[in-house]
Order: sequence, then structure tokens, then C-alpha cells
Amino acid sequence: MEPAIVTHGVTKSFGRVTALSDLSVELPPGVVGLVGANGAGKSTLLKILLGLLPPTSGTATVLGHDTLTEGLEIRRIVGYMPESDCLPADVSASELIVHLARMSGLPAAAARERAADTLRHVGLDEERYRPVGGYSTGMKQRVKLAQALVHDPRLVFLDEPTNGLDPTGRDEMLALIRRIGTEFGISVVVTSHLLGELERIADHVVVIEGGTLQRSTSTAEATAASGVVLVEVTTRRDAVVETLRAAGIAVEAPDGADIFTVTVDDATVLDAVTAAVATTGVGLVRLQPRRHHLTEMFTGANR
Ligand SMILES: Nc1ncnc2c1ncn2[C@@H]1O[C@H](COP(=O)(O)OP(=O)(O)OP(=O)(O)O)[C@@H](O)[C@H]1O
Repeated sequence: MEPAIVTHGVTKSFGRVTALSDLSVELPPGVVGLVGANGAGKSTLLKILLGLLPPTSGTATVLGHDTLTEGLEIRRIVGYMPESDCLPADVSASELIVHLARMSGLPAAAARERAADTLRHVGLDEERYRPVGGYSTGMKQRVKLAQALVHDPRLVFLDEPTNGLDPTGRDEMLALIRRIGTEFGISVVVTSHLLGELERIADHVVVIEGGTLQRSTSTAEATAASGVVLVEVTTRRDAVVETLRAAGIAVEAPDGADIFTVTVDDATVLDAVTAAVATTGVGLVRLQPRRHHLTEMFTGANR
């Protein structure tokens, strides 16, 4: 698969501050999470990729276009949701999004239709006729997302879209981002300082810290089976654990948890688990490989 984005040795300095340092990375199509603590250089990288900011040195391409010389073409096919609060307060979401659709080249009737569709997709219905200034943070984030999507881009950059949202708002926004990637087939680069939330929705995760690349991994690879299975039984957990330990199998059973884990060092272990459950006379609720969480691998990035 052709990468969607390629950077070669990208460095960006602001006076004495080096925001990005010799960053070389390839991002595949799909949903890509860009993770880093505050000040890691995420927003700077997005602005360089949009052709809005020239790198001090190095080169980058987005969907095959050079960021230095083809910025206009990039911004025609890429949507951008900035981190900052950038919406005019005294127009309605509907007026704003119709206006942006017209600016992208659609005639009036088509622009109204596209704007209404886009606002519906991001979950804004009747509210769209009220002035944006009175919206909650969650609603404003949805309007910012709509403006990034209304010109029908092939790729969107979403800068901290979950910022300022409560836990339910975060979950809804993350589900929406996943849908943009899967149902609409638009590639997404989404930034966050929280690795845990991006590993839930991203196909690939890139971690940057202090302007340098820490890691670039597919989520599937990073969460590959760890050689440990999770077991949950309907009742009498401790009896099942005792039976397994008596058979010389390594079991971890934290106090108070319904679940325990078993190290699978050879194929007979899984049979021993099902046999122990059967002889104890209880039901098996789950028997599944435990996955490595990305958060376990990059603990430093999840601050
Ligand atoms: N225009 C600018 N002038 C001077 N310094 C800047 C400018 N833009 C960014 N920086 C600095 O570059 C570094 C990286 O900033 P950047 O905004 O890219 O980080 P970030 O990972 O997006 O963090 P945040 O989540 O806080 O926005 C920071 O030290 C920041 O202060």
C-alpha cells in the first residue's frame, strides 16, 4: 500500500526552539494516530504537511504532492480541523458550512445539500440554525469537524479533536472519527496527547516526543497476542485456579478480580484450562488471548 504521507528529515526551528528534529516517517492510509505530550510538535507537523508552514529543512509529500510547492493542491484534497477555537460566534453552523461549501466551488443548491449532509453526519441537527457562539464545546468541535469535511476531502487532519470534551463527548467523537475512516473511506490523521484513546480507533500510531520520532507502529502489530490468555468463569474461580496450579500451570489471579490469566507455553495448556473448568463444574465465560496494549509499550508518551 502506497503511504499517504512521507516525510524526509523534516526539521522546524522557531528561533532557538526546535519544534521538529530530523523527522522521517511514512504514514499509511486509514486512521493514523499522532501522539505526543503538549509541545511535542504535532500541530507544527500538521501545518507543514498542509503547506502552511515551510520546514527549516527536509521535505514531505502528502498524497504524492510536495508540501513546499503544491500546498494549494494539498489543501484542495485535505481537510483540516485546527486545535484552536476558530469559529465565528455570530453565524449559525448552517450558514458557515454552506458558505465554506460554496467557497470550495459548489453551486448554491448543491452547497446547501452538502452542508446539511455533513452537519447531519457529525451529529448536528436542529442546533445548526442557532449562532455558534452559544454552542457547547462538543458542538463546536463537531462544527470544526464539519468544516474539515464539507469539501469532500480524501484525507483529514484532526488536531486534538477530543480536547475539552467530557468522557461521553470523547467517546462519541472517537466513534465519529472511526466512522469517517471506515464508512466514508477518508484517511484520517488525528492527534492527541492521550495514547489510550487513539489506540482504540487508529490502524497505525506514530509517537513523537520533543520533536523526534519515538515509534511508528501498526496497531495490530503492537497489540499482537502476548502468549497469555484471559480466562473468566461463571463462579468458583479460586477452585479452577487451584486445579491449574496443581497441574504446574502458571496462573495469575489478582484478589477481587473475576478474571485470571494463564501463560500458554505449549498447546496443552488451553486443554488443561477447559478440563479444569469442566471438572470444577462451572461455566466458561471467556478464554481469549490477552493483547499487549500500546499504552504498556509507550508509557512515556501517555502523560
Ligand atoms: N509560531 C511559533 N513560534 C514559536 N514557537 C513555536 C511556534 N509554534 C510552535 N512553537 C513551539 O514549538 C514546539 C512544538 O509546538 P506544537 O504546537 O507543534 O506542539 P504540539 O505537540 O501540537 O503541542 P500542543 O498539543 O500543546 O499544541 C513548542 O515548544 C512550541 O512552543
